[in-house]
Amino acid sequence: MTRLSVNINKLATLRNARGGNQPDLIKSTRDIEAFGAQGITIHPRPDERHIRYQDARDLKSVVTTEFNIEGNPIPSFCDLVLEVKPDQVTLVPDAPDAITSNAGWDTRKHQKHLQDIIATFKASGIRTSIFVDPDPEMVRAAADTGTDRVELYTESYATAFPADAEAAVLPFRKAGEAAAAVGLGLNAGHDLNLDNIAWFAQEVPGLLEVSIGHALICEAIYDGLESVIAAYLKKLS
Ligand SMILES: CC(=O)[C@@H](O)[C@H](O)COP(=O)(O)O
Ligand SMILES: NCC(=O)COP(=O)(O)O
Repeated sequence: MTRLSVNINKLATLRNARGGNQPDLIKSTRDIEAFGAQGITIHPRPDERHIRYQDARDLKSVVTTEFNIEGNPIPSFCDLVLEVKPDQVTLVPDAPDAITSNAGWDTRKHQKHLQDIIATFKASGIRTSIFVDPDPEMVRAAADTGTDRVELYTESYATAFPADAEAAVLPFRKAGEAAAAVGLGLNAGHDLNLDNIAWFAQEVPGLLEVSIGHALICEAIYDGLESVIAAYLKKLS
């Protein structure tokens, strides 16, 4: 079974639009978990345009499933993660001005940097994951950093899926096999949605967790959070 972690960045974007507290992230998180999601993901960015660092602190005592914090491990992010101590930290090499995450790590080039950061997080009892493209070489080099897991960056899958589902998933199946061969746990995320998730979960071996935000919140505008989360859980079972 693949676990569903709901990324609530987009709820924070909506809240920030008016400066008040609607939607209330604490209530939304409790509801999302009550509707069956098995994790909550946040991706605080330095400009705090959606999730703020204070949200991470506030959510720590609210999340009862798995709390996953994603981001570029700049010093302020590392300090936040070490303070909040989520269940999992996912390292993403996104530039401060990126609209959204747009690439995985070069785990060879940044090997020493990643090794140091991962050792620090693991010493604090936090599970680590590294965001990578579906490239077996990058997956194998990720294992040398000491990370527990990798998260496959699925934007290319989501883009290619409508035209050719088999070709779209093939690099991810190979990357998943590479992860299994070096003993890494496997997560995936970015642009996954209700149309493409079942095929991905079926075809990629050993998929432990998907984090889904943008599409899930958009789908919930039409069908409601409870119904959309139930639909994802059915496709992932
Ligand atoms: C790592 C990843 O793919 C997601 O965290 C994605 O970047 C969501 O971030 P935004 O909500 O800022 O697009
Ligand atoms: N790690 C991916 C994530 O949290 C959600 O990405 P998206 O579904 O908002 O593209």
